[in-house]
Amino acid sequence: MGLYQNRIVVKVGTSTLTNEMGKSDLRSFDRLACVLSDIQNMGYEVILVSSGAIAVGTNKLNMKERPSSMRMKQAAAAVGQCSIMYLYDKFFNDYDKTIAQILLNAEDMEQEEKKENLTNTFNALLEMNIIPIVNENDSVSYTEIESEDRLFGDNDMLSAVVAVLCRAKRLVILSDINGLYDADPRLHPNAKLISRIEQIDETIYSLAGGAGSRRGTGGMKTKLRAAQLATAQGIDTIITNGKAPESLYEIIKGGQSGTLFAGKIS
Ligand SMILES: Nc1ncnc2c1ncn2[C@@H]1O[C@H](COP(=O)(O)OP(=O)(O)O)[C@@H](O)[C@H]1O
Ligand SMILES: N[C@@H](CCC(=O)OP(=O)(O)O)C(=O)O
Repeated sequence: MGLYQNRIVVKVGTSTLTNEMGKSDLRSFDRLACVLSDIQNMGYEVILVSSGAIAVGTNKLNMKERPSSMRMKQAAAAVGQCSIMYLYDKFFNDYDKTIAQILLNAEDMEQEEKKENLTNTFNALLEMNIIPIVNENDSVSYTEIESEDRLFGDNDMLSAVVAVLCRAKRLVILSDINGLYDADPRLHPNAKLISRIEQIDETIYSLAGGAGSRRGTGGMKTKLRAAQLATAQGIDTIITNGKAPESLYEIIKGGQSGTLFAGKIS
């Protein structure tokens, strides 16, 4: 079965949605909602995978830093998830859009029946021009928050799983950096942006370091794993900067922005 040519999954990371103080970056929420709404008006089907629950919850609970215990992280996620959905609802509403929340666990992907139900839900929402907003169900699951041996890994991986499930043409990962460089630019200021990658092999993995901020979690490694999963199913995957979501206008037309990992034609 082929891909839906007009279907796009966009993943946005914590570092784009929060500022240095750990508070919600309202302008980022607003610009993202505006561009995604506009793209939907142009006839595209849009699914958003959004991180940020733990960071926003941590801030709302006046905790000085991201909690270390599992139960407090899960509590922070429960609080923060409400806050981020409130913000999305508010901003998308300004652009006359309806959103829906889908919270997932790795187990939801393991049974065929559950997968089918989930696909039906996504398709039903998209048919009604609703924008599904997905996050891992952090309060009942610990795979993403803690475990090393995990299916989703983090929301980068979750976004690839969703793109595959929904047979999207493109997956766009919005990060706090312009794309994949030949070294971590925070440690190597002369690092160069790589615009296109055909094959994700060990050499490419060796370029990728960990998270760049206290708020981000996966760094480039998890983004490469996500790109590997999606491109293997023919899905073009793009890593680009979430501070300029307007680049999505170019991306949907097949234009260049950030790093493109070319989907493999099977
Ligand atoms: N080769 C690389 N190219 C670009 N960024 C890299 C590289 N290696 C490590 N990084 C780091 O990955 C970070 C992005 O991942 P992360 O902090 O998890 O953000 P997000 O919240 O967007 O997922 C960048 O800010 C950067 O410091
Ligand atoms: N589910 C977590 C997201 C964890 C995560 O993957 O974060 P990020 O590296 O910023 O995409 C949350 O909402 O806080």
